[in-house]
Amino acid sequence: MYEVKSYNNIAKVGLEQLDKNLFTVDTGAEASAYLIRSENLHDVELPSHLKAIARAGAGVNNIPVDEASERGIVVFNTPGANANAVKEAVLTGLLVATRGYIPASAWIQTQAGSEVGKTAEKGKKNYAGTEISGKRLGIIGLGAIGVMVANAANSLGMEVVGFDPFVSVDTAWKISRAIKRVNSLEELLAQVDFLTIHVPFTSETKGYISSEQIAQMKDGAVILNFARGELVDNTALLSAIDSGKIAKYVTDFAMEEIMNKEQVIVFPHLGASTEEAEENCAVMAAETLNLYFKTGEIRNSVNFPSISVHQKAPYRLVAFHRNVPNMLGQISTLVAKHDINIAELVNRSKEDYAVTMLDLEEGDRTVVEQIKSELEAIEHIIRVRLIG
Ligand SMILES: NC(=O)C1=CN([C@@H]2O[C@H](COP(=O)(O)OP(=O)(O)OC[C@H]3O[C@@H](n4cnc5c(N)ncnc54)[C@H](O)[C@@H]3O)[C@@H](O)[C@H]2O)C=CC1
Ligand SMILES: O=C(O)CCC(=O)C(=O)O
Repeated sequence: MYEVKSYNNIAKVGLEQLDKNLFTVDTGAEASAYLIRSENLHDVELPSHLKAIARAGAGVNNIPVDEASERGIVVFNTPGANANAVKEAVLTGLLVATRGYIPASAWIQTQAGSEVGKTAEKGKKNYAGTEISGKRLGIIGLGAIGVMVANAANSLGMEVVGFDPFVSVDTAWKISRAIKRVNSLEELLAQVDFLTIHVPFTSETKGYISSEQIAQMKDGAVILNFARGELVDNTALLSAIDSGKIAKYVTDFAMEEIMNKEQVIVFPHLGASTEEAEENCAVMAAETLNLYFKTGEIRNSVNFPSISVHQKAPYRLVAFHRNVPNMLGQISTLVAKHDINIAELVNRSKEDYAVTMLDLEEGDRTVVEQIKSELEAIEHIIRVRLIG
């Protein structure tokens, strides 16, 4: 049995989805897998037993992915499973940026009493807003969330312009033809009334929106950030707000320096906090763990390649290794030395890492265990799992 340790209120339906013949959950035993949401794993020691981290969500910036790769720990996420929830959160952001509902609601609650109806009618002029219909929205990052925001905003009457130099074929198919795509950030920034960012937070995207980008925007533009706080340079943002260059900033990420500013609307990372998204993410994450621990197959991993092969022999070895020349040659030569036939051999790579899966026509487990330990001794092999 493998122990799964869960963090951050994983939806019950997801925990129940974990295969009871494979897993125990939160018993306190040494964990083979973590099932997490936003838990920060950067400052904790990952146990030697750990084979997988499943992120019930999209962003993996809370996980030391490079360390995990070097230790053969597969990191999974749940692409698209919470995208609709975030899309709806962004629409909320657009609407609260343009209409006075948040301050108006706070104000009217202070006016309780028999005259409140009259007071409301008299005071509402202070909370009049503008409409989003007919305005132009720029979207950076046309992935699962960006595409949904694009199509929804377009259907609400907005003109939508998108920028994503790495857009996937899969998501490109989902973009409405009404969405204009541009090839440079500069082109997008110069023409939009609202800007929303939907890219992962990495060392390359830190401070993506900084003074240089803000300077290219229209005066009085609104920025929305439901991706990660660190994507926007807060010092540049605050000075643009003080000068009136940026009219409003709506963000899902509370950070000390942006709090208590009239032009900044902060939500406590609520984008994916819907019953539906929490359940979708938890179930998808549990299913990837079931598949991986039962068969060695990999789906939705951010650090190792997808690999899916029906098992063709009693024992399967899954070797995680660096993506360098001659690994396949060394692996198959080693198996051949034991005079064992390979029923299936599949090799897949993703950037610096690769996985080789071997189904062995050998019924004696001790022989397979011997091959496993010999494989582990080959340079550049990081981890080998035996399934069967
Ligand atoms: N507020 C919340 O609760 C949530 C926030 N998020 C955040 O939103 C981010 C995006 O989520 P998804 O759309 O599901 O991910 P995704 O992986 O489907 O889409 C990301 C898109 O960004 C694009 N991209 C990457 N680097 C870029 C760059 N330098 N310039 C322009 N585009 C670039 C990629 O090509 C991809 O199309 C996540 O990484 C996460 O940080 C995700 C879910 C919930
Ligand atoms: O689990 C959550 O509430 C946060 C989701 C999120 O930020 C993500 O999926 O990247």
